[in-house]
Amino acid sequence: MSAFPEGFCWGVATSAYQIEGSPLADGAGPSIWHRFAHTPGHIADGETGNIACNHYQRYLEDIGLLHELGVNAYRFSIAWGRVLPEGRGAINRKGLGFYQRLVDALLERGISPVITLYHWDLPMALQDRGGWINPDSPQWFADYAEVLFRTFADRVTSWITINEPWVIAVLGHLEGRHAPGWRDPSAAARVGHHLLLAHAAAVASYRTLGHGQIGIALNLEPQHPAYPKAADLLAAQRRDAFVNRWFLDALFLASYPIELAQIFGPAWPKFGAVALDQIHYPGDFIGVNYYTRARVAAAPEAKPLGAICLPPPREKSTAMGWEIYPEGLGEVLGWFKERYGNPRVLITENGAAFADPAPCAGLVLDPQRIVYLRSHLRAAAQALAAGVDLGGYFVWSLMDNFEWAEGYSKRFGLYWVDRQTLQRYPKSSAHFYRSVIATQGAVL
Ligand SMILES: N#[N+]C[C@@H]1[C@@H](O)[C@H](O)[C@@H](O)[C@@H]2O[C@H]12
Repeated sequence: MSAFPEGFCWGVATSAYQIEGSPLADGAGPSIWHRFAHTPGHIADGETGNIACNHYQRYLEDIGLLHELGVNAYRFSIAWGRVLPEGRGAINRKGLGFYQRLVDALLERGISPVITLYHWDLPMALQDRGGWINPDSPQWFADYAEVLFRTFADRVTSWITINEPWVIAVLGHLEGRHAPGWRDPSAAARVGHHLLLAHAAAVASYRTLGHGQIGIALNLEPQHPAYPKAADLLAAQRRDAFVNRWFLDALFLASYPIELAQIFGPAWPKFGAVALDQIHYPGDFIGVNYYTRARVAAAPEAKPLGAICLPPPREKSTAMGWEIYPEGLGEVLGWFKERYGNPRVLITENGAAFADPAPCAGLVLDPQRIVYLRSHLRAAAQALAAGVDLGGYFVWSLMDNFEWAEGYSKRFGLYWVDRQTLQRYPKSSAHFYRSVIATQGAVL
């Protein structure tokens, strides 16, 4: 029996800087990740996105892989700096032309493009104007989005404004582990707010220019007390406000959790009613990027949250050190039905990195990833049966790619990429996912 309805959206996801390579080709302007990756010490294996998977040249081959999988949708991002090298102003027609060819080739194969407008690669020219802390940044983003809405109005009907605003604000501006590498609580709080304003401005623009669906993609992660102790429960609740409700409550409830003012202290701006009303813009769907859960223990010395996350047992961990916890996907999906009015939800990323072996006879055996995907797909099917308005599922990722600060050391793909030749090899999980799509989940 099929676990998913006819018309369910089956896809895979990628992002520009992680797969394209050629970051400066054809007049493209450099991004903050180009600068960050070229700064020694930022990337685990010292690598950059200069080559990545060379998707910029090999995109037709990669569309062939999508066709082989049988997906009906493909989520990818557009590099802002290819389209607007200075981030604003003059359009780079060659850069835009790459994406027009990509979209047309997808449509020819019957694959619906799902375009992410921003997946972390801000043009350096805008960072040199302060980047996302600049109060003009929402308008910069809306103007960039308008160029794409007008270019693709007749062909693309699914858009994601911003990928994981929490990661941009926290890893990029509080912890400094991602570009632009800042460690400034006040900046992180303002960046989070400007990203929400940017999302709202793009949604408003799309309402006048487009006739499809637009949403945002959030990284969501259940926060569970490590032990049945009041202190751990309180620590988990604080971390839930910080990781999950910061953006969920802003988008759906027009309010920030009160814990954020306690966590950020004087660095947390005094947002007024108007500012909060301006971010109350969930869009037409919510994208959920789900990977794992956190087991939280109280740690008063661990400022500012007073909490730490305990590592999972090795036998339940992925290569990223994240716990394999499919129940958490069902929990996250349930939040939307229980708390936020049951909006349309897309699982815009779900997947895992494992220490995949090299190809043998053209195939990579990755049984762990099959177990991971099967268990999470089952959780998604159960949520759907329980009444969650789930419209689609995207595996992260199509192929092994540049895993940000981890470089190429972590492999998330359904296709294995030889780092010397860039040859793509199917993993057994690709064949598994193909069978799931072909049977609408009956094989699960
Ligand atoms: N780490 N990890 C894998 C994956 C990353 O490669 C994506 O770019 C992000 O959207 C999200 O963090 C998830």
